[in-house]
Amino acid sequence: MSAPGISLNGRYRLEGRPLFDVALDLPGGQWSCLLGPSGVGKSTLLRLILGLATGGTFDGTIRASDDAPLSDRVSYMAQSDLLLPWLSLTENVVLGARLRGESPDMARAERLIERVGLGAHRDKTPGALSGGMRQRAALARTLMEDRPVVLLDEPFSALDAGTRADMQELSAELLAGRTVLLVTHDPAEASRLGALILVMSRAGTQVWPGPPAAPIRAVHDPATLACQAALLDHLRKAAA
Ligand SMILES: Nc1ncnc2c1ncn2[C@@H]1O[C@H](COP(=O)(O)OP(=O)(O)OP(=O)(O)O)[C@@H](O)[C@H]1O
Repeated sequence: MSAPGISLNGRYRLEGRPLFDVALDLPGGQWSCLLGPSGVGKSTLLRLILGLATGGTFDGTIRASDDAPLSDRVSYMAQSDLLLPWLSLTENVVLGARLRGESPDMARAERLIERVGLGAHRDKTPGALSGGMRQRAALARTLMEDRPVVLLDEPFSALDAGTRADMQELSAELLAGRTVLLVTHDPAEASRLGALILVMSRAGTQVWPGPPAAPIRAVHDPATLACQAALLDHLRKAAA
């Protein structure tokens, strides 16, 4: 599976006023992590790549490095889990295949459900799951799609610290070689996962110097901890 790079260039306007300018090259086959204050336009950027409606207008270009259309090569995990309340966890995980009229690989779905730690809950409906469990179900559904480009909007935000580290490691393993854009508010997460770390502000998007080791980085790696602290300082100053 070849995972293209993605370049974005242009200006996004909301209600006629510029919200952000973007000039970005996301490397193919690697993780890019995007941070920035609430409301700056991170989720909007993901929706632009997906070709979904945003409520504003984008003047510019979004293209894959191989110049082929992106729309059928992307899987997306939104901030809200978007699980269908009347379906079991397993049926939610295989929903994409069902909607396309394909017969899902049930064995793969079961393996993914086990890997996200929900094997004992596979027959439950979303209403019987905690927020963190629902988020892991949505992660399993996204991983099930097996696409070369994966857009993740705060995918680990509802998880306890230990489970979050586990799910970061699982996602890094299963999405190795894909082009991943992860939106996060967590400097530690960006420092562990990002081959490219990006900080978005109204003035533009800045490349943040990441730790020298390749991701995924160990939680105790000194350069990763230093990057996390410097990023947090920067984000706090920017918000002040
Ligand atoms: N469908 C929409 N119609 C109109 N405005 C919208 C729509 N969706 C988002 N917005 C506005 O666009 C701006 C950017 O929103 P967006 O969700 O992209 O920010 P964000 O950086 O992802 O924020 P957060 O970190 O809080 O998730 C905000 O001012 C928001 O109110």
